[in-house]
Amino acid sequence: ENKKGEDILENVKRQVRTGDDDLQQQVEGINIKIENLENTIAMLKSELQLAKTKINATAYPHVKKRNYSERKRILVTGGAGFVGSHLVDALMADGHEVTVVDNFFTGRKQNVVHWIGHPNFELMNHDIVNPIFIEVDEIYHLASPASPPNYMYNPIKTIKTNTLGTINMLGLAKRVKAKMLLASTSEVYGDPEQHPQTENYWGNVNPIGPRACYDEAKRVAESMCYAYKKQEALEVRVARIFNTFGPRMYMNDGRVVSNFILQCLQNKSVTIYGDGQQTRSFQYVTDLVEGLIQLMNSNYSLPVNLGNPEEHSIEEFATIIKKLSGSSSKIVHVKAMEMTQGKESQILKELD
Ligand SMILES: O=c1ccn([C@@H]2O[C@H](COP(=O)(O)OP(=O)(O)O[C@H]3OC[C@@H](O)[C@H](O)[C@H]3O)[C@@H](O)[C@H]2O)c(=O)[nH]1
Repeated sequence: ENKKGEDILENVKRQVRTGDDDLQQQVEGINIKIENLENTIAMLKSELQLAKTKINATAYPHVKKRNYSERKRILVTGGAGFVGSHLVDALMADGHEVTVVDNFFTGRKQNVVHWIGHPNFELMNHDIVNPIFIEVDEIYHLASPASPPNYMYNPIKTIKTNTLGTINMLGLAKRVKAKMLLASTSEVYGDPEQHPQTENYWGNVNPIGPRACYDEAKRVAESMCYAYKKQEALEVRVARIFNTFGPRMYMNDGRVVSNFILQCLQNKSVTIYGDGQQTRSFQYVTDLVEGLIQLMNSNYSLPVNLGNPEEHSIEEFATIIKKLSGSSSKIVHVKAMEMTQGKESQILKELD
């Protein structure tokens, strides 16, 4: 009986041991599966992260779809600048291929950063004082410092950019048979004796005044455009741009709009240069861009003024900004060396 009992016990023990082993194997199998699943989850998580990064990196502003034959290849010199970058936005949105050439003297990469990597966009760090060889259908030639303190900072460089730079762009336009638009300036009228200035007014510029590096260089740039038009049958457009303001204008730009707004916001003195009776008109940057594109697409090749027809005296403008910003700033009249040209210098001398 005892022997039988021991055999049964032994048998049961064997079965339990086998059961344990099976169970052990099953548990191990499950553990391996869990580990595999965990690896798969980790892999999926990192793939998801990568996809999210890619989506964010390619979240470009909307671009119109155009087929190859409708898409123009457009060069914008100074395309990383204040006006240039808004022009780039409009041309890109319209579905064209845009190449920006900028030496980043006053331009900023930040102004066009939202296009970097887009297949229709290219950014080149290049100074147009040196020639460039690319293939384009249109050239918007905007490269030049435009704010008086900036263009007077290095007058020789300003002259080179607007003369050598313009010749290089005209040479490029001639080689590839591109249409070229020159961003000229209201400053070609100098200290005007005619108000408002029509395009057939020849201006009143002091060739050796402090603004001459800009005024005269832009005047010769215009002359070059028409020489190339006459001699080489080049299609040219000349926009005489008046004082412009808007987003991406630098706080320290030095022009009157940003100066007055900043001074009012900081409750600092609003600095009117001279007696403040000099007048200006101010246009919003996207209006200007619309004008530039329309001019390029038109068949009109003589110079065109682009600005706001409504003029204000600088004094009046200071009062408007002060009121709108609710500032407690004082409005003061100061003498600014860099503004001393023509009638303004006359006024400043009188104030002395
Ligand atoms: O703080 C300031 C700044 C400027 N001003 C005055 O405000 C007037 C406008 O001066 P801005 O510096 O804004 O520039 P301007 O209008 O003379 O030229 C500008 O407009 C035309 C563009 O093509 C030129 O590139 C740009 O320089 C000037 O009479 C100037 O003397 C002030 O009274 N206080």
